[in-house]
Formats: sequence, structure tokens, C-alpha cells
Amino acid sequence: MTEHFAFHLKTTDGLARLGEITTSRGVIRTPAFMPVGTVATVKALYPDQVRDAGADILLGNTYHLMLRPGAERIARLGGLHKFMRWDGPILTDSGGFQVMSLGKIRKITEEGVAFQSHLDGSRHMLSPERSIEIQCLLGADIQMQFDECIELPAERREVERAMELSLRWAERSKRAFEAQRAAGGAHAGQALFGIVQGGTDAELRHRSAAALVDMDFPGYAVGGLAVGEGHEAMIATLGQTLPALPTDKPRYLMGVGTPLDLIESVRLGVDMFDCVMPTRNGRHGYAFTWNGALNMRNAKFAEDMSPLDELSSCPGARDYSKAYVHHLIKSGEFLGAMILSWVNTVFYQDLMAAMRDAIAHGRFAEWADETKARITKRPA
Ligand SMILES: CCCSCc1cc(N)cc2c(=O)[nH]c(N)nc12
Repeated sequence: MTEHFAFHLKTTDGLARLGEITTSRGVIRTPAFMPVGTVATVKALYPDQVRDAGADILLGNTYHLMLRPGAERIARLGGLHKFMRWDGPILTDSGGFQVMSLGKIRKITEEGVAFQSHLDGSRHMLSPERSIEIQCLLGADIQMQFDECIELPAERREVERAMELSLRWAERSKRAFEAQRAAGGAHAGQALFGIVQGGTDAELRHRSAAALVDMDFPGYAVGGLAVGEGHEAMIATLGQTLPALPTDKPRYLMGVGTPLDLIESVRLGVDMFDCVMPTRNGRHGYAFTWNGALNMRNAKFAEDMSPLDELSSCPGARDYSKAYVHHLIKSGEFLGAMILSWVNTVFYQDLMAAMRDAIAHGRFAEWADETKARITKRPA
């Protein structure tokens, strides 16, 4: 693994950015959407389908993989890439967010978070040091600092406390990552990102961003959003936070979002996204198409033999009828979830490819307005 981690900003169109992230396992074209592979699989999809959809990078989860099959076991078996047969870059989240949303009987201290597994009640501890150790055992190309993300709305003093704790944990995460590098547990092709917190409070966001920039990370995530604040507040907070981050480093908006969220966030200067929406909504019967989102449970599709989306680059969207997918979803058949997860994953990758092309040709604003009108219209 010789290639050093690097970000190249190729061009801009307003605040929208076209770039490339180089890792030791390949290049990530930005703006990029990263399919979520929580427990070493992008649910209901083969790795080749994820790659063919256009994804350059996918996500893994420290919380889930430490509980099952175990980080040390994955390391013994050759690392996460070999284990799940994905040879491109992998980004792993640090686990704190998932502990707070899934773990049971949690206790947060300066040291970290003690919790019980949602699977079997076993007791565990995550700290910045243990989180980095796990992410290195998995072999993640881009790792996230250990942080505390709280749900919104929340009292300002609570948001401030979590933001300040996350900054202390950022320092510890960085020291742990550097120690891993020195000990051979990580290499120059891997990177650790800081995570900006601060809720929807501009002053807290600026304090968090400035302190992280002083620590000099190779990339910065905007965390603490898509946690109940709503689209408008998220976009407003992004508009206040992104200018505080360096332009020569990638910006990753965590856990976002709908197609509309992606378009408006790229317009403001976000480079990377992840969200379970394409696959989770697919499993629940929703299809993202170039003519708006379709709820395939709707009886109006029962005898509609037209393709799911004839404008899609996904064979599944062109080959299978709405009537057939409606039947599969109503019947709870695996194939329904498989087809819609595939269709939606391709839609999100095609949306990002269209954004990259629009930025490259200096027509992002026009493209965004046209596309928003198309994909958010209520289908007949
Ligand atoms: C695989 C899932 C990755 S993104 C999870 C996530 C999602 C959202 N919305 C916020 C945060 C956050 O503030 N911190 C961290 N570590 N993760 C977050």
C-alpha cells in the first residue's frame, strides 16, 4: 500500500466542487455517495452490483462489526476488504453514533462509552483509542474520530458539552491513529477525519470547526445533522459551517440524505455523503426514479406493466414492471427488496454522476433546478 491519501479539487461551480480523493485502494470521484455496508454487506446487493452502479467507496460500521463477527476475527481473516470481497476504499464510522442509537444501558464518561450489546446484552467499552484500534483491525481506508452526536432538538448547554467532549476525543483519536501508524497498524494511504459538532448553533459549529482545523485533519465530516433538525435547519447549518473548513480538504456530510438533500448540500460545497435511504427504503417498497419516488405498495401499480423507470441506467429498472415489483413487495418476497435496493443504489450513483458532470460543465445551478423539479414532482 504505497499511494498516499490525497484530495485534488479539480474545479468549482459556485460553491459546488468537483474533486478526487486518492487512497491506497483507489480513487473516489467527488461529489460521492457512499453506500452503507453496515455489517459487511450493502444489504441485498452483491459487491459487483455496488461497483457496477458506480460506487467508488462504501461504508462499514465499527459498532456492528465489533459485536459480530468481532474486529480481531476480521483481522485474523485478512481484513474487511477480503472478508466482504470489496477491493475499493472503505470508510468506517467510529461507533459512538451507533452506540447511542442501538446500544443498551449506555454510560458516557470522559474515557468513552460503556454499553451493552443490542444483540446479546454483553458488556463493551468504546473509547477513542479502542475505536481507532478497531478501524485499523478492519483495515479502513478512511476512519472517523470517536465523537458524541446528540439528537436534536437539545438544550444549548447539552450540545456544547457534547461538542467539547468530541473535540477532546478528536485529539485522542488523532494520537491513537498516529500511534497505530508508528506501530504499523495503519499506513500513509489511510486517513482519519475529524467530525464537526455543535447542533444548529453557528457559534458552537465555528468553535468546533476551528479547533479541528487547528488539529490539521486530512478531511472533515459535518456530524450532528440529520438527527431531527429538518431539511431547512440542516441546510442553514451547512451554510454556516462549510465556510469554516479548508477548501483543499474533503467535506463529508454524515447520514445524508434524500436526493433533494444531496443536491442542496453539493450546491453549498459538500463532497461526500452516506445514507441508508436507497437500500432501507428499497426494502420497504420505495423506488427512487427520475420521475419521482414511487411507493410500490400502492394498488395503482397492480396492473401497470410499464417499467419501473425507463430512464434509469439500471437493467432492473428497465426490465421489471411496476406490476411485478408491486406483487413482490406485497408478497414480502426477497426479490422485491433485491430489485428496489439495486434500482435505488443505481439511482443515487447516477444522481452523483450527473452532479459531477454538471459541475464540470459549469451548469450546476441550472441542472439542480431542472432535476429538483423532475424528481420531487408527485407522480400521477
Ligand atoms: C455508517 C453510518 C455512518 S454516518 C452515521 C452518522 C450519522 C449522522 N447523522 C451523524 C453522525 C455523527 O454526528 N457522528 C458519527 N460518528 N456518525 C454519524
